[in-house]
Amino acid sequence: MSSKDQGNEEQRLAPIRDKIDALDAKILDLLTQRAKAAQEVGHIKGDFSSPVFRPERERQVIARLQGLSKGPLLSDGIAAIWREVMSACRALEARQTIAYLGPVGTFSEQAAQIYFGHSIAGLPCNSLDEVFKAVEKGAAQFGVVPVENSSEGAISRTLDLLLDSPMRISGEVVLPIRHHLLTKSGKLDGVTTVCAHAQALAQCQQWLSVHAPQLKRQAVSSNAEAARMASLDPTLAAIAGDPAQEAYSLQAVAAQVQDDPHNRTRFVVVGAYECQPTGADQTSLVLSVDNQPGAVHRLLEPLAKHGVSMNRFESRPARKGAWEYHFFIDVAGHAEDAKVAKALTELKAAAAFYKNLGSYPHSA
Ligand SMILES: O=C(O)C(=O)C[C@]1(C(=O)O)C=C[C@@H](O)C=C1
Repeated sequence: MSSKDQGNEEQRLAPIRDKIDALDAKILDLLTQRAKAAQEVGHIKGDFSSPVFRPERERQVIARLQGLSKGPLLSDGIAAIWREVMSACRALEARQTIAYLGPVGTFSEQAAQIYFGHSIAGLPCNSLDEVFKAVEKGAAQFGVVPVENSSEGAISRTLDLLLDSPMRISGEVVLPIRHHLLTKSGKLDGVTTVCAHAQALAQCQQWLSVHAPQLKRQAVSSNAEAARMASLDPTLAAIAGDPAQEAYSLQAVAAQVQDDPHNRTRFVVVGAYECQPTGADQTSLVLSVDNQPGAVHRLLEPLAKHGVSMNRFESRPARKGAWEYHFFIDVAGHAEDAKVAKALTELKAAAAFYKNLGSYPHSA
């Protein structure tokens, strides 16, 4: 740009930037008032020893503002802004500690930040088991764990832990999973091995076979751990996403190397909290039936009878030695919604084993 153009641009931008500065000062003043109101809410909750984080209320706040908005802000933008506003206000009431599968830079950490905003204390754990333990013993208020991937299916360890844990599901986050092939230099010279979590290696196997067949594949505990290793060893490449690339200052040899461009992982939020109905909920159940012909069909009849739709059906061996299965089922609606309540009462009566993992706002 010529210096004359630069001068003209400056001249036209200056008054609008003054306007933005004045608006920002007003927004800050309003946000300060909002933060003080949240502190008052926090004191009342303190008097009743009740939980600080109320996902139903946060959802309601965002939905109302999305409805009020006449544009040009997009609904996603409104949600992202107010999620952070409420995260910051919530932290003034009491900063929530959130356990997730570490180290820093994992998709689990990203899911936690998308769900709770950035004003949280993150507690990276070495395994999914440790995430559950941290929440059960009160070291964290909530944990965020992956439950299924659109390419690779269920995360079986999470299902087993959900089955055994007293913790409840109080939310879900669906994250697009974009994997990159990363090295320290951004090149493959001298690189012999590509490291990643086994799931990520599986999600990129076709790409690797075509574009980097010479690389040995090594499964490690997480993609972020792979990124950490690649940041220290020039013979290693990692498959990992944006958060790990940033956390370990790696360069992309190739971006978006997952075989399925729509690859997504669903995470659930676990804790002691029981969500109230919002009108757009989902309920997660674990069931089993006696091994008899037609038993599964009979088990699910109450759902059809009461018009409750099933969003997911997953079976997992019951690990008792016999050919028995646990069925992980997500149904639309909250357990307190009238028709869901009726269907669940009948389901429970028909099942050999029944556990309600929780009702929570459904993420479309
Ligand atoms: O309404 C509440 O219960 C609040 O604590 C306020 C607030 C908010 O900032 O709007 C903050 C935290 C809760 O998770 C929900 C909402």
